[in-house]
Amino acid sequence: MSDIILETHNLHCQYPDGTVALQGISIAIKKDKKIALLGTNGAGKSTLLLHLIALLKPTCGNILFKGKELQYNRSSLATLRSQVGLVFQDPDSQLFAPSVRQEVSFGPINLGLSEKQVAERVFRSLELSGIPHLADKPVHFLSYGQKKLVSIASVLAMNPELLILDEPTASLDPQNAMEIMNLLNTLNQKGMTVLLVTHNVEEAYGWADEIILMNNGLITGQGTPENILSQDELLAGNHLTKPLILDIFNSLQLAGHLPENLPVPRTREALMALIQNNTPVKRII
Ligand SMILES: Nc1ncnc2c1ncn2[C@@H]1O[C@H](COP(=O)(O)OP(=O)(O)OP(=O)(O)O)[C@@H](O)[C@H]1O
Repeated sequence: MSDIILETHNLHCQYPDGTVALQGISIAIKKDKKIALLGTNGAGKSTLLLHLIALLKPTCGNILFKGKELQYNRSSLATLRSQVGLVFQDPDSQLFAPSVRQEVSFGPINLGLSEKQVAERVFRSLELSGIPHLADKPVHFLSYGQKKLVSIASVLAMNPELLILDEPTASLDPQNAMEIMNLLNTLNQKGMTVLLVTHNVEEAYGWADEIILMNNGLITGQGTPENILSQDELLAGNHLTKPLILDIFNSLQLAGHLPENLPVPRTREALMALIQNNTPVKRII
């Protein structure tokens, strides 16, 4: 069986006002991966996500869900949306119920689950998201970061196989951003495939298994973080800068302080270990 959950073929999107947002997008989202989608403002990232959960229908091109061409009928869409969840960039455009518990219950109730099953899903999603203490709070009293967590919890309650998030850490303080990235790692370790949009190159470099670059409605790069985010020309063409860890590592190699044949570090700790293990010990006497 194929390990591709969702794939797009030559997807085009033209909005009714004439704006061309996608100009032939072909991507494949593989099971169990952590994928970061990076691109300039207006590149078409959110438009692509809306196509992936069929909130928009492509002008031309098609989408395959688990190998089958997506049909835009009720049962096909219900199947897709029970297995692929999207967390919107702005929680206020996603949250509408009066309390957190009601918000997170909404999806499972719509799936027709029993009261007990709904309660279990809500409990589990709130636990995973680290917000069980907010269960009975009115949503409109919550901080922005808390609302982000509620919007993630409400999608998790659907138990999706593929979780898609549009800029989940935008406007969050570093601690809250780190907690969300840790949560996404935990979910991935439990077998969930995660695709996120971010403008944060450092975040994408440290977290993702795969990077997709978009510019002007086109895919401009796709591959491992080490490969894609080390290419100076590609980065400049996409208005991105090299991740700091990679920049320091490359500079140390260029200056001859580190040998050529080392594994490329993805984290600060890995870079520090390479420096400690490969820097000649200075003689004191
Ligand atoms: N409903 C719409 N009607 C007309 N044009 C739209 C609509 N939504 C988006 N666009 C346009 O489509 C293009 C792609 O927008 P999109 O929001 O997908 O980009 P993005 O990569 O997500 O940008 P950002 O990083 O700023 O969120 C932009 O030119 C935008 O103005």
